[in-house]
Amino acid sequence: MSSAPSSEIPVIDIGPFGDGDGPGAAAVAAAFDRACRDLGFVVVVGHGVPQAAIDAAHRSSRAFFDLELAQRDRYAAPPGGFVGYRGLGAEGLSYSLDQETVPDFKEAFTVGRIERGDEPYFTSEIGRMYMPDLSWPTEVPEFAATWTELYRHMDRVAWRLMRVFAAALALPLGFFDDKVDRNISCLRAINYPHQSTPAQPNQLRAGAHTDYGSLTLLSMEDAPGGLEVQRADGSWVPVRVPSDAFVMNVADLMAQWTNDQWRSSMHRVANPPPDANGNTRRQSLVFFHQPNYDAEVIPLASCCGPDTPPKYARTTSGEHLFMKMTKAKNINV
Ligand SMILES: O=C(O)CCC(=O)C(=O)O
Ligand SMILES: [Fe+2]
Repeated sequence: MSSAPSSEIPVIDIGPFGDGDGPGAAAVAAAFDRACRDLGFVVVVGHGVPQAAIDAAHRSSRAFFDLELAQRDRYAAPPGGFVGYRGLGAEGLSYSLDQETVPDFKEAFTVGRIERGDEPYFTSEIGRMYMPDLSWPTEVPEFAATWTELYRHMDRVAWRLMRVFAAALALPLGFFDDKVDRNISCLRAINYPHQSTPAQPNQLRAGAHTDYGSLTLLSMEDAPGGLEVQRADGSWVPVRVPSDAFVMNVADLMAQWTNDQWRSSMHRVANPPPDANGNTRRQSLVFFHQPNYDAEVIPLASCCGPDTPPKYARTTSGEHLFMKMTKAKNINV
């Protein structure tokens, strides 16, 4: 299996963007604008996250999934909750689009925002719903530290990317700053177990879906049976990236902000081919960047016009997330 990125998914070095004032900022913004109007997927390099931090979080995630089921279950997400451990069969992402199918062949561990303040935004009932208490798996001693470090790095990269987005959309550079400065992003490790027998009919590692927030950053292991993104004609493109790059994709709220000028593309995780050799286990680390729960999302005036009236009613980041989560997690809960 090649780890060469698909030529349809551009590789963009975000280093030259700097804080928006780098010498290459305009070119980076223009490249993102093109990619976000097309498939909405980018291979991000030059992100500045040390490889050691990425590798360490992958290692502690793998160690967690290697624990006995009874130990993993100690961290089980509460009914209706989204943080903690969700075992095989607990989730079907296609449900988020009202498509009923067999559950995804995966298990996952998720944390919400790690740093919290003592203002009501964090301590109120609604704040605690979006940022439930953290419960780190103590059986893997380095888990909390490695995840906390990766979360901070991902948050910083996403902050810069939101500035790239602002530049790409000809908005003031800080347009999104006050909408994401207390974001409720999740970091999630997903383990797609080795498949020794073919999956059930219609069962995928992850069913087709779009992501819910502003953008998603993904670090993946290269293994058979991976991520695929849907082209406008309905066909699927495999997404392969080297382990030091992140896949970035536009998620629903950016599509809503841009009145669908940018695409929140359907994607899925395919099963390994039946003739795949050896162990087909695959792990990904996914940072779902989700704006502040009270951030309003209304199609931007600059993306609407007489021929392109607003397609979306006003929503908030929290309302959209809650609606999608409720649908995707309604299996076994
Ligand atoms: O594991 C992957 O490569 C993608 C997972 C994904 O798209 C998701 O969980 O939203
Ligand atoms: Fe996704």
